[in-house]
Amino acid sequence: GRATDRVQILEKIPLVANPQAKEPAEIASNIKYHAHYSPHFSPYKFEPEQAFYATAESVRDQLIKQWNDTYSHYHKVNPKQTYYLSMEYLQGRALTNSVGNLDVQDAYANALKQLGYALEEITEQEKDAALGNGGLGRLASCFLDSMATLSLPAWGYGLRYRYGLFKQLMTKTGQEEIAEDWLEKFSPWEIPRHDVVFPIRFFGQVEVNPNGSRKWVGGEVIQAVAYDVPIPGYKTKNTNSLRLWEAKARAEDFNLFEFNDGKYESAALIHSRAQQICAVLYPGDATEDGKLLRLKQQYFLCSASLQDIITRFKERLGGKDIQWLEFPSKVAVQLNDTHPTLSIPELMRLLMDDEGLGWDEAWDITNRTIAYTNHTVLPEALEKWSQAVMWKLLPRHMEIIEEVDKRFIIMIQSTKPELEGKISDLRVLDNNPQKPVVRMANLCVVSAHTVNGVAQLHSDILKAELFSDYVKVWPTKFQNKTNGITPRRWLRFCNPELSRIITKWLKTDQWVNDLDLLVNLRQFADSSELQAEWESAKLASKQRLANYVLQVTGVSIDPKSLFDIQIKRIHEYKRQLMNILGAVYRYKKLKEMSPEERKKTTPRTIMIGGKAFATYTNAKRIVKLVSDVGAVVNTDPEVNDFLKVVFVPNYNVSVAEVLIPGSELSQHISTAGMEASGTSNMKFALNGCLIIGTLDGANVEIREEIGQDNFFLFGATADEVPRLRKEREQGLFKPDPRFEEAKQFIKSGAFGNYDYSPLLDSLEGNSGFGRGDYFLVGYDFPSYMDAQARVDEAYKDRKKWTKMSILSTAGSGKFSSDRTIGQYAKEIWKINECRLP
Ligand SMILES: NC(=O)[C@H]1O[C@H](CO)[C@@H](O)[C@H](O)[C@H]1O
Repeated sequence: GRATDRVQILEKIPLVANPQAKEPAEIASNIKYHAHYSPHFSPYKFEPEQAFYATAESVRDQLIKQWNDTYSHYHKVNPKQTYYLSMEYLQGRALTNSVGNLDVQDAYANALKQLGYALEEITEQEKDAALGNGGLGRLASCFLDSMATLSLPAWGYGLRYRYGLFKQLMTKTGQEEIAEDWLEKFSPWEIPRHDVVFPIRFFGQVEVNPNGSRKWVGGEVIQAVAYDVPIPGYKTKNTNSLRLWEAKARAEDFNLFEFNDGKYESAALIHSRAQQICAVLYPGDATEDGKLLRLKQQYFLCSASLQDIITRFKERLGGKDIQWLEFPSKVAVQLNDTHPTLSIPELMRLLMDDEGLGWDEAWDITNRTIAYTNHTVLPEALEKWSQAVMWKLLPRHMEIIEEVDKRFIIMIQSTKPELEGKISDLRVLDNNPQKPVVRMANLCVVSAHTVNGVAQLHSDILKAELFSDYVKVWPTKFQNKTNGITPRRWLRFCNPELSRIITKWLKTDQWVNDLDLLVNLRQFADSSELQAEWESAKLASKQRLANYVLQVTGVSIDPKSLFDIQIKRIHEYKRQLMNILGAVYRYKKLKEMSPEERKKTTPRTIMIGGKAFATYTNAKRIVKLVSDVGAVVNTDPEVNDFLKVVFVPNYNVSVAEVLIPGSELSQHISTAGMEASGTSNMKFALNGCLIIGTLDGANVEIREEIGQDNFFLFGATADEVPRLRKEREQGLFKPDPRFEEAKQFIKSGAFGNYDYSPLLDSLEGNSGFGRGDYFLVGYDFPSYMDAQARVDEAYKDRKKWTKMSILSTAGSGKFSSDRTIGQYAKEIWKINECRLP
């Protein structure tokens, strides 16, 4: 049937290998070439999956040339280069992004048409590369896209996890986690570099050589092998690399004797231990995970990456004598949060123990090379590793960390005696007898030349609170770098309809890599012609979203209703609970209305999506509550024309690319001072979706840029929160009756017999663990509901709403990750573009 037709279609296509094909016919041939000569499936099979792999391989051909040219260009020019170390990269799918950045999208669409396929049908075959948890991981991926697009000599280093973030399955009992094997078949984008292999040691002991130098010996040694993923830039030939490390045991470590003795497990023990290292991404978002394997993963990333950086630094010297003091003028290392902090003692170890430098030289080089980005002020997310575990796994590094701590204390006592009393908080080691730990954030602040926050409010809070005493020691060390998102994936490629309109009215598509140009849309915000086009694009995206929701949940939603969306990791500080309590109150009021009254309301579809950390009970209860409320509301004939509540399962990058273009209102309602930045807020604003939110993270700057009239603001501000918590403890808090009514309605069993009192009790009482409404849901609920009422009113005036939507996009220029990376390059890394001729 169709399958044979496809093969017959394929038969007619000439079989010609042409890696640099640009014309559709040539491309079709090249795809056929890969279907034949890069076989991964049975012969004469060309189903969507086979077509995807063949297409991806033909695109990879196009990338490889630019990739190799870029590699040799950087080698030849030998510019200062940046190395971004991150435990997470949330890349999503690569095919659409690659053909888009190579500017061959239309050619590939035509070529596939000749092969009997639509490009969309093929791109959907690709699995998300979900090697990250949320904002921090996706930011790293947006940064890679901007570093390439700005033709900056920059590399990403990460781990090649076998299992990325779990798949979220929604069942009667709520969220279930399913392992997601993204490499089950293979990734067409990665290339193993069997000549880039480094030994990584664990455990063992430190030996002192006769000349007093120290050497780390013994323990177990695992090999780190590089797998490179191409990172194409937009409208540039530069194609950078994301180098992911895989772990494998040395062949000679396989114990043949034991094997022949039948002791198979122990014979292969070292191999299974090696496999464990990169097996799974730790699924905790904004929480630390103190497991030994996590620490092994972190060290594996740091050691492999630094050994590789030093090896290539030497290579680029072309045999000339090594001037180590020049290392920082050729190498900039950025730590994405504290997860790669071990880079600091590892660089010290490599410079002293392997290269023979003294402490002061090594320290000077390390300090001038490494910079650190902080992504959260949440206490439970600040990593502290047990000193005992560190001594066992990394004895040489613990020695170096002790020395850093000692020298820091001496420096404070000699240069900042007024801070003597603060040393126990500022020092790197916390030697409390219960559980002595290493404070990773302190080690980063003490060792790095620059520390930055990820939004202005967050950076101000770092300087005024978390790191305030360090500011007294190093007043110029602290910077702000407000986050950004790549406009390629998050507008140009995921919302082609809106992109076409923007290009038409701006008379250029330069905005795709010069996003500040969007401001020129402002002059047309009142134009009914633009508004009509804008609304039709939004409606088309809403229809696509509605089709997707029907497909994955079975719930049909009405594109004529207001599409209200909150998608992000489930966490109490992000207050999805306030959103669902608001929905419950809205439902209850609709039930109490007469049919006439209901008709006057603004129909709304509330969609919530996000994964909860498997052991985070309250987060899983929130997920269940949303789906239980939806199950009742959506099947209630009295109200389901006016309200629908949907939990969108398995939220990831590809789902976001469908949801964001079709959204009209998005919620970023965290307790002020707790969301460092947020980045989905930027993606929504860029796609003309209005925001209801608190003055938290990047919301503050988005509101400044798009205009406060186009932002539905509510809630306590960050500086009010400590006082409000205190007043709560003193029992001064008076709950809003709507808040009480919503809670009671849930407790009444209106949404099934699951016992939600443990979750709702977290909102009760004046204080105590898991109680006392620490995230101020009760305090902010009334202003939140008032803001939602303003939304309902505003949505009735479509002309006004569409104008606000256009002004939201027009004011989003600042939030391009090109602006962010441009600032990192200039103000932290001191690197320049190195564009291919
Ligand atoms: N864990 C995160 O996602 C963190 O990093 C992101 C990227 O800087 C921030 O936007 C987010 O507010 C923060 O919680």
